Amino acid sequence: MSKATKTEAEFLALYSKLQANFNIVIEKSTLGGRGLFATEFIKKGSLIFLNKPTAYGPRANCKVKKFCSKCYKISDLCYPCEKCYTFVCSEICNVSTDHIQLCSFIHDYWKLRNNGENGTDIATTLARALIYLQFLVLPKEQKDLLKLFQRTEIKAKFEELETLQRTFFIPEHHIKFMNIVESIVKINSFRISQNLKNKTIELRGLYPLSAFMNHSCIPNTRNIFDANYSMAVYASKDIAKGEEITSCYTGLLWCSPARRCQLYKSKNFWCKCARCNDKTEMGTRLSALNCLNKSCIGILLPKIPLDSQTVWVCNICDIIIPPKNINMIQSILGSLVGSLRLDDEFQMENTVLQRLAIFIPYSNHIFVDIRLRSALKLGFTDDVNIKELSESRLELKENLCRGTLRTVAALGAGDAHLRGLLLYHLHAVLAERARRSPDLYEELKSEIEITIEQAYNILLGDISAPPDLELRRVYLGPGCDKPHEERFFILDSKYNY
Ligand SMILES: C[S@@+](CC[C@H](N)C(=O)[O-])C[C@H]1O[C@@H](n2cnc3c(N)ncnc32)[C@H](O)[C@@H]1O
Repeated sequence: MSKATKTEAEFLALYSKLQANFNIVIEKSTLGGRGLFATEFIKKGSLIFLNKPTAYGPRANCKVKKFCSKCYKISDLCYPCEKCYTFVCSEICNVSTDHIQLCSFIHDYWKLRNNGENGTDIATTLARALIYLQFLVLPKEQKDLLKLFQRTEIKAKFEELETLQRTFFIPEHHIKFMNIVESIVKINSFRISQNLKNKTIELRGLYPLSAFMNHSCIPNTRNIFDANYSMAVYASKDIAKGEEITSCYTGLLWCSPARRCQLYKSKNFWCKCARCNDKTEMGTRLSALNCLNKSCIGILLPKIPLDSQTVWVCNICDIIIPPKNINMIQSILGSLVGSLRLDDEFQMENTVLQRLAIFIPYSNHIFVDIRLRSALKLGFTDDVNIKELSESRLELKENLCRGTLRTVAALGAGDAHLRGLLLYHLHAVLAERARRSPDLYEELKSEIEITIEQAYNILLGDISAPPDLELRRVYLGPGCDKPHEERFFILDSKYNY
């Protein structure tokens, strides 16, 4: 690891002035390009740094057509602004400083090609390009900082820009700038977690400091987004002095072939981390397939996990399967998963699940994902509240939470965001059992308290955290001296979602 350039150091100095206890540097990384490194030991759970988005907007290929260009809420009430045609959902958004700035920019610099074009169509075109517009209206100093970020070649069609150009005459230097922005946003932006209460579109943002974090399939941080879309990066594990600070660019529970393929397609690199290099993925066997030999109960795993064209081998009968057959199985699995209806996913008698079970063992990431989604969904839908779950469903939810927590722990993912969410749901099951059978409370008390306390510490401040997280901690967490009936008030109250 060698020293960062002067500009990067200056950039970091600017940030450290904004924030106390700054204990990171930008250095060359053995993983790729530059990365962030700890200048001192960082304890698990500590806040490492905060950063505001330079700009944020809809994720690529956003399918939603009508959303407000100011607050990003999806609403049928959205109407095209009379001056610039971007959608706004209310007069408040229409007169906001952000909208006025954007509005003047479009009105002053971009001319419509066809004055007869429908306002809603123009608004839809502009909506998809909002992140690029936000970059265009940045002050010069912030635009200058963009040169610090790594860029990638734009291989796919840049549809948002092409559609914009069919609608507006756009100055050449704006087109050039939007191409630069796209090449930066593609590899440096972060998906912003959603506020469950607000119906906002899926967003991504460029976070200037977070953009220097390299990827690890077992990261040592978690990201927390607040209501203003600021991003806080916390240590999900103890981080040694000099250690690289990493984030996970994919789903934590995806199997290695899926993660590696996604990283290659979206971020242009093949990951070579310890997890990717271990065919069992720390014993979790997330990518395992059933042996194709019908009389064998073994599993297939890649022979050379870092080679995307490797053969797969059975751990019992040693049968060797070429990559093209594996790819075929993966695509059958993809279409089976695509036809799976979420409502039925808890039932093993479901025919799709039965067909999946022909190809994959229980440990495969597809089953892990189904179990995870089921764990989070059971008793937390508009139709069925946890209080209405049958005993067997409650038990199923508990087992699903515990099983998925074991997988997260086996991966060595520490206090990942997902662990916080699963602990919250495990807590909800245990508290519900105690509510139903008060005699059980003493037996369950310590786990009820520990699970909510840990979930609270992990998820606190996150825009997507369960809304009753804090209240549950107050009433059911450690140190509560409320009488038994009052402790369970929260489970009967309107706050329970
Ligand atoms: C968000 S940037 C991270 C900062 C970047 N290294 C830099 O110098 O600006 C993402 C890019 O960093 C590189 N990268 C990140 N994690 C990596 C890893 N684990 N292995 C190889 N390259 C990685 C890839 O080029 C990727 O497209």
